[in-house]
Amino acid sequence: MTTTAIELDHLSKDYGTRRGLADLSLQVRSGEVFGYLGPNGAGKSTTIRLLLDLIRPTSGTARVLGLDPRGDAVRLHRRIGYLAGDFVVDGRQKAGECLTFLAGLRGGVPAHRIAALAERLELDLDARIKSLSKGNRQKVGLVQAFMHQPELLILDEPTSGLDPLVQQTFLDMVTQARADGQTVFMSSHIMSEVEAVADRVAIIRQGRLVTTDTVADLRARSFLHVQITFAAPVPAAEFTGLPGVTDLAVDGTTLTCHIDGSPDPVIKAAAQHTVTALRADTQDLEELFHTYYTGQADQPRNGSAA
Ligand SMILES: Nc1ncnc2c1ncn2[C@@H]1O[C@H](COP(=O)(O)OP(=O)(O)OP(=O)(O)O)[C@@H](O)[C@H]1O
Repeated sequence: MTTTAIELDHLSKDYGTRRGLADLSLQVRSGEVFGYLGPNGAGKSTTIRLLLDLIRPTSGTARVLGLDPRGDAVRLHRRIGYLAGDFVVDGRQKAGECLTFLAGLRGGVPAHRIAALAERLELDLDARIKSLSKGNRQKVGLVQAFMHQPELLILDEPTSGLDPLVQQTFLDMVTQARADGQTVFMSSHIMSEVEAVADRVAIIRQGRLVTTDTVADLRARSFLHVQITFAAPVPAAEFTGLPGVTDLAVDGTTLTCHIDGSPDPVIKAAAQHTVTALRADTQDLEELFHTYYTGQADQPRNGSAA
């Protein structure tokens, strides 16, 4: 069994003069949950369509489960569970009929497994698809992606349209899939949706990979917001240029700054004076993510691009 579930090597996709994806290299390891994050139009769906051979790259290569998405498409699709961002099926069918039909295409799935997934997601299998809400249609999409217990799940914006309770059920399904040895590659534009379940995330913007890291390391990379109040005004010069200090402002007796790394130099400098109050908040991941989104962090401080 291959240890790399997905390997992208200098993959690019142009749509005419429009760039969908630019020189993207990335590896997803077997057995991990990988969050693929980026704002609207970043190139997430383009990447996923390339993995499924729904579109062809302009240059570069993709390997999925060690195989070529083009040459090995039929073999590969049986081993993959795919949820498209724009999942559409015949609305006249009942949800159960549709899933049984799709199960047949995948070589058959025990009916009890479809029923169990539907029950877990509270999906009515007797309802006609056209009568279902967007969220309930998305549940049909999730059942068809998970039902044949594929080695690799490729899910494009899987939580789209789901209410918070169902989102949690979905995240539990992902956690269980990982425990069963499946690999999950899921896209999202919201960090908080993937941070609870993803081992690693990649952030893309304008078709380019901005950073790849473990969720734990991304957290460690986030900086501290610090506010220190002194008994008497302090000279800013004593804090300017201390290691890791940015955005320093001293307003009379109040100092505010960001600290990247150890707070020790700032604490030692502050200790030369009488400190009356101190507040330090960790930048949350959503905030960090926003700096990547907007391009403010084009030079990641200590991340590794895979
Ligand atoms: N068929 C197409 N023809 C022309 N341009 C396209 C096509 N598909 C995508 N693009 C462009 O490629 C870029 C990446 O689009 P893509 O759909 O991959 O982004 P995304 O990250 O999935 O965004 P979203 O979250 O909005 O779905 C966008 O600028 C988009 O306009």
